[in-house]
Parts: sequence; structure tokens; C-alpha cells
Amino acid sequence: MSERVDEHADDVDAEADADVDADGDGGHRDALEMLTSILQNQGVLQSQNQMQQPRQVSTSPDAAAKIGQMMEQLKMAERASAGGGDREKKHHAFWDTQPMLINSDDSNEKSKKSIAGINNNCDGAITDDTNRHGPIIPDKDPSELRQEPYNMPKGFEWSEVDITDPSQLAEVYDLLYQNYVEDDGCMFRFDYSPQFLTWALTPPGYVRGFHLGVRSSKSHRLMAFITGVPATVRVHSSTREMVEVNYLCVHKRLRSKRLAPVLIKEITRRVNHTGVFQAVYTAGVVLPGHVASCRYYHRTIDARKLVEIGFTRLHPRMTMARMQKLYKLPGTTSLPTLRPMTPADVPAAHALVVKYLEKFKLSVVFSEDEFAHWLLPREGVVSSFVNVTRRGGGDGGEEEITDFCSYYHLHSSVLGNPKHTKLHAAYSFYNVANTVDLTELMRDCLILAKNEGHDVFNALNLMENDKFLTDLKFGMGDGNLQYYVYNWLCPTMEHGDIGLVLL
Ligand SMILES: CCCCCCCCCCCCCC(=O)SCCNC(=O)CCNC(=O)[C@H](O)C(C)(C)COP(=O)(O)OP(=O)(O)OC[C@H]1O[C@@H](n2cnc3c(N)ncnc32)[C@H](O)[C@@H]1OP(=O)(O)O
Repeated sequence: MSERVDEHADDVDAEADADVDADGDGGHRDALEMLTSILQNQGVLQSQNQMQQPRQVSTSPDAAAKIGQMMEQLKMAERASAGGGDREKKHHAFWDTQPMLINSDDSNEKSKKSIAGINNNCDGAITDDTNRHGPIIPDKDPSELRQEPYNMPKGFEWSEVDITDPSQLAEVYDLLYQNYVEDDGCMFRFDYSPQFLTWALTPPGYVRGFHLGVRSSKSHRLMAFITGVPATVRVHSSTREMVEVNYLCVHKRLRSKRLAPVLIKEITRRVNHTGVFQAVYTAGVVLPGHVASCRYYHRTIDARKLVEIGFTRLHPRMTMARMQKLYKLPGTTSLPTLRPMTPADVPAAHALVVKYLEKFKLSVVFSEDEFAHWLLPREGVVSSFVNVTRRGGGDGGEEEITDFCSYYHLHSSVLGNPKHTKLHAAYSFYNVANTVDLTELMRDCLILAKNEGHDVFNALNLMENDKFLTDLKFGMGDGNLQYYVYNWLCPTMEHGDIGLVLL
């Protein structure tokens, strides 16, 4: 397995080098070569793919800091080469027509013109003026909006999916199970459980018309899907009603036929008709208009299984026994007052988390109902814990919720492995450490996730997660996750400015 991974890494390296040569940019190439050589020397390089389905590149936590520095150097070289002005930018037939901010590294004339073309009503041209905040296209009156659905290609039709109907939920599950996000090496595919999908798609105020499917007219089979769920989101100092868009999926047999843009336009039309004109979404692919770029990190829990499935590998001079020892966790948590969140905890925990999220530039603003929906524990879906501190001392003191941690459960299918079919992953969700050290709280979170049977604990480097990743032996993943805000102009952000986790 590890040999196959190495072969793949070589292919990807060759492609990456070819791209860099085409740019004719020495700085970029040097940084990439240096990074590649460090990774190879560490024996940690698996691939350099850009995907949303995360996989670990590093088995050595010590390497993470060095790699982080090299990534920064690579980014600087990329920025320098973008500033050179002679770099050919990627043309996006669809996205270049959408109201997205123009990132400074893709502000070529072509995309400026096409954005300006759709933006006649906007008070001011869309430039990379980083000080403007606000809608790119102003809100419209319902009478100004397109009334009829976008046309489907012949043989297909729109279908609103009733996710509360078990048979329709099963259809969505099957479509995603077989066709949703995979890593570039086709080794893993997300497996969102039906319970998870129910949770993800039915928050307070959800709109059935935003669970949008495409069916074959003949067989009635579900062939494509996209969803939006309502959320209040703050970007810098503006708080807007938005939708979180997710689960965009086109059946493998219908790929590359420009169906995705039709799905996106139709969900946009439906959302606009409810008076909402902004959306947030994340993607592994780099599209025009990202506001921030985050990276996945992975904390090995079951070392043997992760090696056996090729998620990570033993680097030279590491034995399985040593690796297992390196990642061994205690059997029980260290904070005696950490316990699962209950409905009675919701008001206090809600106040704690909402206050904490105010410090980030992009964050969700939960109502109490939404908080209860997203954070109350659901078996096999989401786990949340509160840490309580007694004020006034002794057993008679009043209990106060001072700290909070949570993760959601998202499995992946392991493709074509003779021994394993599922990778059980916990994903860091929202965490607040007021009276305890964040690293200590997250170490307990790892122990809780291990005791719930997870093989790996994943975290993005958003919020304050940078503070614990190295100490808790997380390894850097091989894909970035881009954050986008549809139809919103604002300065871009660093990964640590993001206070929003999408599923
Ligand atoms: C106000 C309300 C607004 C609401 C809407 C807000 C926007 C929401 C946006 C959606 C947020 C979704 C968040 C998630 O769910 S991210 C998860 C995305 N899903 C997957 O990766 C699952 C596996 N892949 C597939 O099912 C297909 O490959 C998809 C469906 C992704 C594309 O299908 P296909 O491969 O058959 O391609 P096409 O020929 O139909 O279309 C090609 C065009 O599609 C652009 N493309 C490719 N991937 C993505 C992507 N992940 N986000 C946005 N656009 C994407 C691509 O750049 C090209 O445009 P352009 O480069 O030519 O311009």
C-alpha cells in the first residue's frame, strides 16, 4: 500500500513541476522543490492533491512546524509570481460571471470585465479594493427576479427532496455514498450517514425547496443534488441572513456536462425568492472569490488501521510499535468536571459559544434554538461536552459552564481495501476554553473520540486550533479547504479569523 502511495506522489510531483516550469517562475519552483525535498526526507509525502476529502501527509508531529514554514514560503513565492503579471489565470466559464470578490491573485482583466458585466447595478466597480464591505449585487425585489426554474437538459427534471421521508432520505444517502467527495487517489469517499444528513439538513427554519434534486425523467432516479440551510452569518462587522450551501453532487455518469452551474443557479434563484442574497460554502477546489483558506490536520488514534488503509504511513525508522506508543492516549479524561451537554445546559452553553465566536471575522451567529439543534449530542452524529466550574466553592457553590468542546462524526468508505471498509473520523466542531488550557481540553476531546471508536480526529486550522495542533501531535493534511461568501465584498482573512465550521 505504501509503495502505491509513493508512486502516486511521484506522478503528482511531476505534474506540479511541469506547471511551475510553465510559469517560468524560479522562486515558486525553488520553494516547491524545497518543500518536496523536506517532505521526502521526512518520509512523509503522500500526495499534493487539493481536495476536500482530507488525508494525512505527516506522520511526524515534529515535522508539522517545519512544513508550515515551508508552506508559508511557498505561498510567498506564489504571491510574488502572481504580482509579476505574466501568469496565465484559470478561466471559469461559470464562476467568472458570478458576483464573487476578486482575489488579488486572479484579478486579471478578463475576470474584471465579466464581473463588471453582471454588476451594472452595483454602486462602484468590483476591484481588489480591500476596504469595501457589502453586497456585490444589491438585494432585489421579488418582481425583478426570474420567476421560472432554470431549464433542465432533456431527460431530467427538478425534484424537491423531502428529507423527512425515509425513502427519499435513503435516495440522497445512496447518491452521496456512491458519488460524493473522494480524495484524488480514490482511496476514500465521504459516507454521510442518514442520521447525519437529517441533522445537517433540518435546522430550525429549514426550507424544503432548498433540498434540490435532479431526477431522470424516465427512471425517476435521483442523479444530482444541492442543498441550502438558513444561517445567520457575520462577516467582519456585518450580520446577514444567509444560506449554507452544501452536498453539491452530480452522479459520476453525468459529470462534466455543466450540470453543476445549473444546480447552483437554481438554488440561488430559490434562495433569492425568500429575500436572501448571500451564501457561505466551502470547497476543496479553488474557485474565484475565496475569503479564506484553511487546512486540515489529522490526529492519529488507531495507528495500525490508518497505516493499513493508506491514510498515513510509517515513515523510515518508525516501527508500528513505536508509532502506536507515540499516539497512545490515556483511557480516561483529565478534567473531572467535563460531561456531555444536556438540554438544561443549552442557555448557558449557547451564551458562552456565541460570545466566544464574536472574536472571529467570519462566524455563525446561533440563536438558542439553532445552537440546541447543532450542538445537543446525537448518537453517532455529534458529541458535545461542557466543563463546569463551581462558583462560591465547595459542593454548595453554583455551577457555571465555563468551557465547551464538540466534534461531529463523519465516516468515509475505504475503497478497495481487503481488510477495512470504513474510516471512522471525528471532526473538531466548536470549542471554548475559558478556565482551562485549550490543549488540555482538546486532549480530553481526543480521549472521548477514541472511546467512541474513532480512528482519527480531524481539525481545521481555524479559530484558535493552531494553539493545540502541534502539542497534541496532529499531522498536516494534504488539502486546503477554501471558504467562500457568495455576493459579498470584503477583505480576505487568515485561517485563524474563521469561526464557522460547515459539515
Ligand atoms: C444567495 C444564494 C446563493 C446560493 C449559491 C451559492 C454558491 C454555491 C456554490 C456551490 C457550493 C458547493 C459546496 C459543496 O458542496 S463542496 C462539495 C462538492 N462536491 C463534490 O466534490 C462531490 C463530487 N463531485 C461532483 O459531484 C461534481 O464533480 C461537482 C458537482 C462538484 C461538479 O460537477 P461536474 O464535475 O460534473 O462539473 P460541471 O461540468 O457540472 O460544472 C463545472 C463547473 O462547476 C464548477 N465546480 C466544480 N466543483 C465545484 C464546487 N465544489 N463548488 C462550486 N463549483 C464547482 C467548476 O469550477 C465549473 O465552473 P467553471 O470553473 O467553469 O466556472
